[in-house]
Amino acid sequence: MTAAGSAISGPGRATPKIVARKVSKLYRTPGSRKGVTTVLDGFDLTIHEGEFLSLLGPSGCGKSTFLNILAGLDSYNGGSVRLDGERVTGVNKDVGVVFQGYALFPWLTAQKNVEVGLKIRGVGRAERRARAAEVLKTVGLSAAADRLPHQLSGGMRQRAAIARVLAYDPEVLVFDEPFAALDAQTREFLQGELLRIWESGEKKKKTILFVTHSIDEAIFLSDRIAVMTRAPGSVKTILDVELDRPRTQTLRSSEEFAHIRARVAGILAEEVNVGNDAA
Ligand SMILES: Nc1ncnc2c1ncn2[C@@H]1O[C@H](COP(=O)(O)OP(=O)(O)OP(=O)(O)O)[C@@H](O)[C@H]1O
Repeated sequence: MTAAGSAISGPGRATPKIVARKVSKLYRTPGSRKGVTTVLDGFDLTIHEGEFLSLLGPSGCGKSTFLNILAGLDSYNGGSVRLDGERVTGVNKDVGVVFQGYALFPWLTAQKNVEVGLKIRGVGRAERRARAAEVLKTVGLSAAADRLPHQLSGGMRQRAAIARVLAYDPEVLVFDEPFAALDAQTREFLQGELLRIWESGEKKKKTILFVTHSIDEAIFLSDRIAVMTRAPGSVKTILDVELDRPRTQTLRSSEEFAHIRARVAGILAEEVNVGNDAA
């Protein structure tokens, strides 16, 4: 276990990519006693280049809030969030976001849905087509490229959403519970697929922040897991997931996996129980 935000050793994990320090976020809540609600307070986190880090925490602790801040979709009130040393002040083309609701345009085919993101970024037509076909192949959707979203299964739609983000090749990918709406089998399959895609990165591996409620999902995917306190959220503990890669589905039933699961569940339960005591 390492202290929140501290540097860690290991190949490819030593260069800080994302550095959040003492981040605070408040929302105005006119009906409440103080008129504001503090969602994040003293949030510290370092994510290293090429690392896969998951953020776990009690409901409402501010996981999505931090993800949105990092993606430049939300502001913050104190502290700093830096990407490659630059303060995050708005939407950044180096950060690609995948949400739970696939956010595909229903009237466009899978291919066109991928192309549209490239078009917005000024990529020419021929290159758009080629790039979209390539990423659809990466996510295993070549055969469904001409289908509309309603003709795709939930898992296929989420693959298309991932392809759309991969197409413009951001250095950082952030995922907000992307598989939460899927059945357990599809979810586990797509977790494996995500790792396959990440590990087969064309150039260098992308840096990933993955928000999830699922302890098993976090363990299966991550290099490290940051567990947050209850709101106002900060990083309570960071655990190294010392499981060999490439990870296989059989790993889920291993003793090592169960051991990590028990540790994470214990840390999370402390936060949830404190919340109950205070209620
Ligand atoms: N625009 C807003 N105005 C006021 N409060 C907000 C706003 N957006 C989020 N919040 C509050 O901020 C807190 C943190 O929300 P956030 O979605 O970041 O939590 P989370 O940890 O991702 O939750 P969950 O695990 O349930 O998805 C919640 O209490 C939420 O109600």
